[in-house]
Amino acid sequence: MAKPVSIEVWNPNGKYRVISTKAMPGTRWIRLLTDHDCRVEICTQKQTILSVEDIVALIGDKCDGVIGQLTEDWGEVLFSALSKAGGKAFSNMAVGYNNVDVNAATKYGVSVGNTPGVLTETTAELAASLSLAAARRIVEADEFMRAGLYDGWLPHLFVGNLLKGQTVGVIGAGRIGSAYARMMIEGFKMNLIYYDLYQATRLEKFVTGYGEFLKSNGELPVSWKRASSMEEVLREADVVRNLCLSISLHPILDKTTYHLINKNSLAKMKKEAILVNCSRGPVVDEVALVEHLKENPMFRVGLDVFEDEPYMKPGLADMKNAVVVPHIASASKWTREGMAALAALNVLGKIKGYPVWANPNNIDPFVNENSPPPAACPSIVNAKALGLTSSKL
Ligand SMILES: NC(=O)C1=CN([C@@H]2O[C@H](COP(=O)(O)OP(=O)(O)OC[C@H]3O[C@@H](n4cnc5c(N)ncnc54)[C@H](O)[C@@H]3O)[C@@H](O)[C@H]2O)C=CC1
Ligand SMILES: O=C(O)C(=O)CO
Repeated sequence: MAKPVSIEVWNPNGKYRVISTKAMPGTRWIRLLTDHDCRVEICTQKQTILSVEDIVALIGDKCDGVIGQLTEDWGEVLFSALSKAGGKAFSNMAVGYNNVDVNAATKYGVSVGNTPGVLTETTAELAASLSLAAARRIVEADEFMRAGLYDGWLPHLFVGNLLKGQTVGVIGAGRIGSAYARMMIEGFKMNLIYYDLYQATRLEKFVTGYGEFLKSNGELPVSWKRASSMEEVLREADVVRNLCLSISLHPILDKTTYHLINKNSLAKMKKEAILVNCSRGPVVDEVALVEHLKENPMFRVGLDVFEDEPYMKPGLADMKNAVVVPHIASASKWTREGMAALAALNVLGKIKGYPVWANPNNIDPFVNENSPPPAACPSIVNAKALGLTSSKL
């Protein structure tokens, strides 16, 4: 028998019982639910990562929907428990849903929501921050200063890399990868090489237009190239004798991207390159990465995500050429409140039988605090498999 799990309750007499496995930022998401006759129960348990047993206990005998977190293992056991409790709605408070067995959810008739769009720019900004921090050795320099080691300007002190005019490589040029690419191109006049399964037409058009603008200003234009494989992005540096300085990873995590960056791919990268990962930890073989960092002191990484979160592989914490932050890429107030609202609306929409929003790339109407959200589920990843109707709004 699992221990009872502590909760906080809003609108105790609400007809629909909705659980959130964590407290989430802001109160708009709670209001959106309580205004629609939901009793909201928020888990207040102290431990950061809830076990499957804890969540089964939270679900109990009657539960209409759950908002869960990316740290939780949403598979057969939980979807079966939710379905037995009468629940048909689940939403991750995240755009990534590699922690969710979508087939199991579909089997039990449970919709799986996620929170795209609202975190695109915030996540891209953190990837850009890590690129800069790694290129200019900001964390190392900060530690040096605080340790009282600075005794005067020196020509060789913390010399790093200039980004301007170099090439940025993006693996996974979807929403976040494209936003990151634009920041680096517009901000630092970098050329782009990207690899994705699909053509990033809007991104290509942007780079072409920006290149023309720079040219008309008498400046060197920027260029883009779509690589036919990830290896081509890594190799590009040697081919054009142009330093492919910074490579940022933004694909989803699935079996095609697991350990995409491994011993072999690291060996193909320039010794002075920068690698940034704001996608999911297992996209990089972290053991191989630690070895590579040891052998190549000028190779630098900026990591927001780790293979076995919350842990780092042995040796990583000691590497001066690694900047590490605890999975905070989407951590701006606006974004986190928006993610909470989208997750709540995914669950509410399914409970109410609303259709699914037709364009998950434009979720603005759901995060606008000044007007009521559309009567639709913002983003349901198994909508098609469940035969849910699409919103005409
Ligand atoms: N560190 C953090 O806090 C955050 C991490 N993420 C991660 O970023 C991921 C991407 O998010 P979005 O850009 O919104 O998703 P998206 O779906 O717009 O972009 C993902 C891109 O990856 C591409 N892709 C899929 N398989 C690939 C492969 N084998 N090789 C190369 N590209 C491949 C897809 O075609 C797509 O363009 C999420 O799935 C999530 O795991 C997202 C937000 C915050
Ligand atoms: O949304 C996601 O996928 C995250 O990793 C957290 O924002």
